[in-house]
Amino acid sequence: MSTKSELREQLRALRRVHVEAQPDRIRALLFHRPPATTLEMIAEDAVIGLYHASRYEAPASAYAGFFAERGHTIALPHFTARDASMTFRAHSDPFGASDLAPGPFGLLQPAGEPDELVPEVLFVPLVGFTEDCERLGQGGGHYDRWLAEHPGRLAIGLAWDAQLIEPASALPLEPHDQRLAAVVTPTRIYRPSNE
Ligand SMILES: Nc1nc2c(c(=O)[nH]1)N(C=O)[C@@H](CNc1ccc(C(=O)N[C@@H](CCC(=O)O)C(=O)O)cc1)CN2
Ligand SMILES: Nc1ncnc2c1ncn2[C@@H]1O[C@H](COP(=O)(O)OP(=O)(O)OP(=O)(O)O)[C@@H](O)[C@H]1O
Repeated sequence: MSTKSELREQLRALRRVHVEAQPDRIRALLFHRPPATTLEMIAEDAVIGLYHASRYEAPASAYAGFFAERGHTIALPHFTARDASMTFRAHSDPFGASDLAPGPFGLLQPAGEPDELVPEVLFVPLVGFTEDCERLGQGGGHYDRWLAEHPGRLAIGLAWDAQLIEPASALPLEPHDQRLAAVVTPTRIYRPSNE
């Protein structure tokens, strides 16, 4: 069995090829709005945690506009320092990105230190996932720790189909790993089998 870091390397390479093979105009149509089955899981007044996708991650920016138009408050991950824990802060320009600036990891995040928010629902980026909604992230443990400290929150993964780990047993699980409530890809919605 590969270690988590070997799997990350393989999956990042697969994801890059998968994304680069898509024409831009097709990619722009994907992740356009959340599927109805995920919307049914979300309360009308829920604060929604999203992320600012890097080049090969499933894009989440159309969801920011979609939820903002429905009246939801949008929050993004924020770090005050590399060794600080991840918090969520208000994304005040969900139709653009004029409120974002690079954080300590070089990722764009809400500039300054706007209000901290605790989202009820998180859409999360990932490097790999299994059909049972187990998640392999970037290796920082940021989402696992945040979810452990905020039990009862709904975490839904966004992924390209090429990020599916098969068989599921190829992903070594650790006790701290938090399973997702669903994973949305351009072709499928995965839900954990025992729910
Ligand atoms: N777009 C996006 N935003 C996100 C995440 C993400 O996966 N994607 N995160 C998800 O948690 C959080 C940030 N997590 C991070 C995890 C790792 C590293 C990082 O510097 N990784 C190093 C190597 C890590 C290692 O040694 O394994 C690197 O990539 O070079 C940075 C941020 C919050 N925001
Ligand atoms: N609840 C927790 N409490 C303390 N440490 C944790 C917790 N969850 C994860 N960690 C630590 O974080 C590190 C990375 O975990 P893991 O490889 O599962 O990250 P990941 O889910 O891939 O990353 P990310 O969520 O940042 O994308 C591990 O060393 C792990 O011990």
